[in-house]
Amino acid sequence: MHVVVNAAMSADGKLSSRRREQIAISGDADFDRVDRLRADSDAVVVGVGTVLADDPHLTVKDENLRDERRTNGKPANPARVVVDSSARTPSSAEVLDDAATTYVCVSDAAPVEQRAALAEHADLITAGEERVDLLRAFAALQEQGIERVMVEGGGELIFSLFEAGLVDDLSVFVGPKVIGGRDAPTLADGDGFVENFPELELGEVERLDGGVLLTWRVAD
Ligand SMILES: NC(=O)C1=CN([C@@H]2O[C@H](COP(=O)(O)OP(=O)(O)OC[C@H]3O[C@@H](n4cnc5c(N)ncnc54)[C@H](OP(=O)(O)O)[C@@H]3O)[C@@H](O)[C@H]2O)C=CC1
Ligand SMILES: Nc1nc(O)c(N)c(N[C@@H]2O[C@H](COP(=O)(O)O)[C@@H](O)[C@H]2O)n1
Repeated sequence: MHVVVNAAMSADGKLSSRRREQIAISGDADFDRVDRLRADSDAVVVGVGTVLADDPHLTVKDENLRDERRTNGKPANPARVVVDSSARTPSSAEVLDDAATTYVCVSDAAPVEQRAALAEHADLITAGEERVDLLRAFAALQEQGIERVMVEGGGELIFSLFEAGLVDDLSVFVGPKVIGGRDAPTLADGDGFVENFPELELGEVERLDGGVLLTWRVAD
């Protein structure tokens, strides 16, 4: 399995404001690049915090890219995956519509009624006691044939994926905005590292949309 984390952050490192509302940090060129990355993936993964904040659809927007996938014998859209220990994803969430297969990864602690409601719209993967065990959840996704994974956030999930050693590549668009706020989400939140910091090797550096696209490889 190959896991790429993609995110857009402001010049001061924020994914969103302290209100946790979706903010367009990317411009058209970066959104097009993200669409291509989605189209090249078997699954797009987010944490439930992003579902609750943004209600994303996580589909491929460009019809030509969807056609290309179909021509290659794939479904029009990659699978969508929500990491959601307590099964808090609302039944009305956009990611639960029929545009793509959706997996919701829950823990043993998720209430039975909420699991049952979600199971009407998504395939459930149970991994972990209180919190989703990401290593087990990703292994279960791989058993479903998912090899190329794109993670779109947010900061809590991204930190945990680095902590679990699951990230291979990181692409970050740094946009021409300052958002600020000590409580605004950043690229990697969680508890943060105090030692054994994941080390990155810089790949491409590209000017885009008045900002810069940085691609990194996680060092072995
Ligand atoms: N600019 C950008 O590129 C992007 C910005 N965003 C922004 O980020 C914000 C949302 O990010 P954030 O609040 O960090 O939410 P996340 O999307 O990272 O979801 C975090 C939640 O995932 C659940 N979870 C389950 N298992 C794990 C695990 N093992 N490790 C970590 N989390 C786990 C937790 O909830 P539980 O315990 O209930 O399961 C946790 O609270 C929004 O403001 C959104 O707009 C989001 C994506 C991209
Ligand atoms: N690449 C990127 N740039 C930004 O500026 C963003 N705000 C985001 N947000 C992510 O995109 C998701 C929305 O997806 P849909 O358009 O609904 O398919 C959102 O939930 C974030 O993960 N990304």
